[in-house]
Amino acid sequence: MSNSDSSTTKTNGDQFARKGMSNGHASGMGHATVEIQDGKTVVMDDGRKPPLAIVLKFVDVKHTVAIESRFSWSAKRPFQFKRQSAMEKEILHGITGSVMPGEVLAIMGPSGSGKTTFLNLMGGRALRGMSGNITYNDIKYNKALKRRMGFVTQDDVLFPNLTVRETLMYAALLRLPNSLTRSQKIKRAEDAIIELGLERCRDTVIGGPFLRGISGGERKRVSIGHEILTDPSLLFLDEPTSGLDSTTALRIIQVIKNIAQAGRTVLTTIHQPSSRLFYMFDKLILLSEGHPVYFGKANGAMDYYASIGLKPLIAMNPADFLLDIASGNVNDVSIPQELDKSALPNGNDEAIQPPAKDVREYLVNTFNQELAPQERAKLFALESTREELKLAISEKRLWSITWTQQFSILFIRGLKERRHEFLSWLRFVQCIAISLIVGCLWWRSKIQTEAQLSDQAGLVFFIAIFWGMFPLFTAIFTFPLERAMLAKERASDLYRLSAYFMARTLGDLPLDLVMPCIFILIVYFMTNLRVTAAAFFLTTLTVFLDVVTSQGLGFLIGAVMMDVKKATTLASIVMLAFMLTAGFFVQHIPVWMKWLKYVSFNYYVYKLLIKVQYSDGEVYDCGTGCQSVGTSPSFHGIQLGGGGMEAWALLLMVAIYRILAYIALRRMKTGG
Ligand SMILES: Nc1ncnc2c1ncn2[C@@H]1O[C@H](COP(=O)(O)OP(=O)(O)OP(=O)(O)O)[C@@H](O)[C@H]1O
Repeated sequence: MSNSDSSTTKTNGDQFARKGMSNGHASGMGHATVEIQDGKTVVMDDGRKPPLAIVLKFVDVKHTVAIESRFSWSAKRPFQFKRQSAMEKEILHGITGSVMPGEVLAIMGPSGSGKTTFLNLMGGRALRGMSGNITYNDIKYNKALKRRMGFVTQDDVLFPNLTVRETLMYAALLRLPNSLTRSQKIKRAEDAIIELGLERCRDTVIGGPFLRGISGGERKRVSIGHEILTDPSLLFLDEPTSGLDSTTALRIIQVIKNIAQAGRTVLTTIHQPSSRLFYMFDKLILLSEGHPVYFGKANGAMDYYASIGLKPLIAMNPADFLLDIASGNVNDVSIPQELDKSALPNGNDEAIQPPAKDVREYLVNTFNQELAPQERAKLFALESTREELKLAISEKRLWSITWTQQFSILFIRGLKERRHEFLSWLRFVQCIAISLIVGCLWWRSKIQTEAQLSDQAGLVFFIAIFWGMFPLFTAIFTFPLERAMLAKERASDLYRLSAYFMARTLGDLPLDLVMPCIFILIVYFMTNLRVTAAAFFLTTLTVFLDVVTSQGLGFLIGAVMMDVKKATTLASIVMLAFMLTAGFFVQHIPVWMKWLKYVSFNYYVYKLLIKVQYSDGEVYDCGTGCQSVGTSPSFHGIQLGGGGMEAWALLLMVAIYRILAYIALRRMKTGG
C-alpha cells in the first residue's frame, strides 16, 4: 500500500542540486552539462546558467469560484426583480503534496475533476479564490517566478501565419539571454525542431481556422518547443498528448521526461495515457470531483488500490482503471466489502453495482485515512530549502535581452505574421477603386460659385472622414485579436509591454501611410484641388496626421474593450459623434454640446484641410452669392489662415490616445 518515494522523502531541491544533474542531450535543447554544486553556479557549455532547482509544495489547496449572480423574477411581484446573492462553489477540496526537481507529476481524473484548475494554481495563475499554501523552494509565488516557468496550455496559442521554424526562432531570440550569440539561439530553435520531430513541417505555416497549416499533434509539439526553449525550472503542461497517436504521445512524454531529468520540476495533466505512458510518470495525483483520491508514485497506484480492495478483474490499462474508479464506475472491478454492503441484492443473487457516489466517497475517505496523513508527514519532514536557493526564487530577474532587441524582434515577427495582409492586392485594389470613384465624382471640381465651393468642401470633408474612419476600424482589431497571445507571453514575462506596444503600433504604420499617398495622388489631381506644391504636401501631411490620430483612437478602443464586437459598436458611436461635430453638417452646435467638437479629431483635420485649400488670400471670382472665400477671413465658420493650433491639437491626441491605450493594455489580466 505504501506509495512513498523513499528517494525524495528526505530530499529537497537543494540536495537534488548537490547531486548534480547531467542533462547531456536530455532536453534536446543543448549539449551542455547542468550542474549546481553547493549553491555555486556552474555555467553550461553554451554559456547559460542552468535552471534553478525548484521544489514545489502544496498544502491543503482549495479553490472556490463564484457562480454568477442572477436576477430572479416572480409572477406574484411582476415589477420586482430580485438580485440573488452570488453563490460560491468549491471545485478543489484540499490537495496536499510536493513535486521535486527531476520528477514528472501526472494529474489525472475524469473530465471536470479539476485538473486544469489545479495546474493553473500551481503555475501561479487564476489564484483568486484559492486557499491553502503553495510554495516554490519554501517561498510563495512572486512575479520573478514567471520567467522560471513554462506553461503549455490546452489550446495552442500560436501565430497562424508564421512557419514552425519562425515560431521557434522568434521564441528563442526573445527568450534566450545575450550570453548566447544570435546563431546559437537559432541553433537551439533548430535543435528543438529535431528533438520534437518537426523537421518535415519546419517550413509549413502553423495555420488557423481559415488557413490550412500543420496538424494538431504538430501544433502541440510546437507549443511545447516554444516553452522549453528557455530551460524553465518549472514546466506545466495541460493535456500535452490529447488528440495524438500513441507513438507521438510517447515521443512527447519522453521529451517531457528528459526535461525533468535535467533538473526541472514538471507537472502535466493527462487524459487517457496508454500503459507505456502511464509508467513513465514519477508521481501521480488522481482527482475525483475535486477531491484527491491518490497521491504518490505512479507505479504504486495499482498496489494501493489492490490494498483497499479495488482490483481490475480483466486485463486493463491502469489509466483506464483509475479513471473508471475515480468516476465511480466499478464495472469489471473487484470491490471491497464496504462497498458490497452498500449494494442491494436484486433478488436474482446478482449484486447491483454500488452507486458511483458511494464509490467516490469510499475512495475519498480511504485516501484521507491512508495516504493523506503519510503525504503530510513526508512533506513536513522535508528539510527547508537553503537560504540562497530561497533568495534565488525572489531575486529580481533581469531581462534576458535589451528593450531595443525586444522591440526589433517583435517588430519583425509582427511584419512576418502580417506579411500576407500587407501584400494583399485586395487592399490596394480597394484603395485605388475608392480613389477613382471619388476622383470621378468630383472630377475637375471648381470653386467659382457658392454651390461649386460647397461641393468641393464636401470633398475635403470626405477626405477627413474617410482617413479618420478607415484606419480606426482597422486598428480596433489589433489588440483584441492578439489578446490570447499577449496574455500568454506576458504571463511568462517574455518582453516588456512597452516594447510590444511600440512594435505593434509602429509595425503597420508604413503601409498605413502608403495607402493615403496612393489616394491623394489619384484624387488630388483628378478633382483639381489647389495645385501648389505647398498645398499638396500640407494636404498629404494632414491626412497622415488624420491616419495616426484615428489609429490611436482605434488602439485605445480595442485595448479598453478587448472584444471585437464591443469595440466595433463603441467605435461606430464615437466616429458618428465626431463626424457630426466636425463642422460640415452642423455649424451651430448647442453650447452644451460644443465640448464634443473640441474632442473630435475630425473637426481639427477638416479645419486644417480647409485652411490648406482656401487660405491663400486669393479673391475668387465667385459671382454675386459668393463672398466667402478670399474676401472673408472665414469659411463655414472656420477662421482661415494659421493651422498650428489644430496641428498641435492633433499631435496631442496622437500621444494621448496611445498613452491611454498602453495603460488599458497594462491593466489587462494576463492570468499570470
Ligand atoms: N470559473 C469557473 N466558474 C464555474 N465553474 C468553474 C470555473 N472554472 C472551473 N469550473 C468548474 O470546475 C470544474 C473543474 O474544471 P477543470 O477545467 O479544472 O476540469 P478538468 O478536469 O481540467 O476538465 P477537462 O478534463 O474536461 O479539461 C468543472 O466542473 C468546471 O465546470
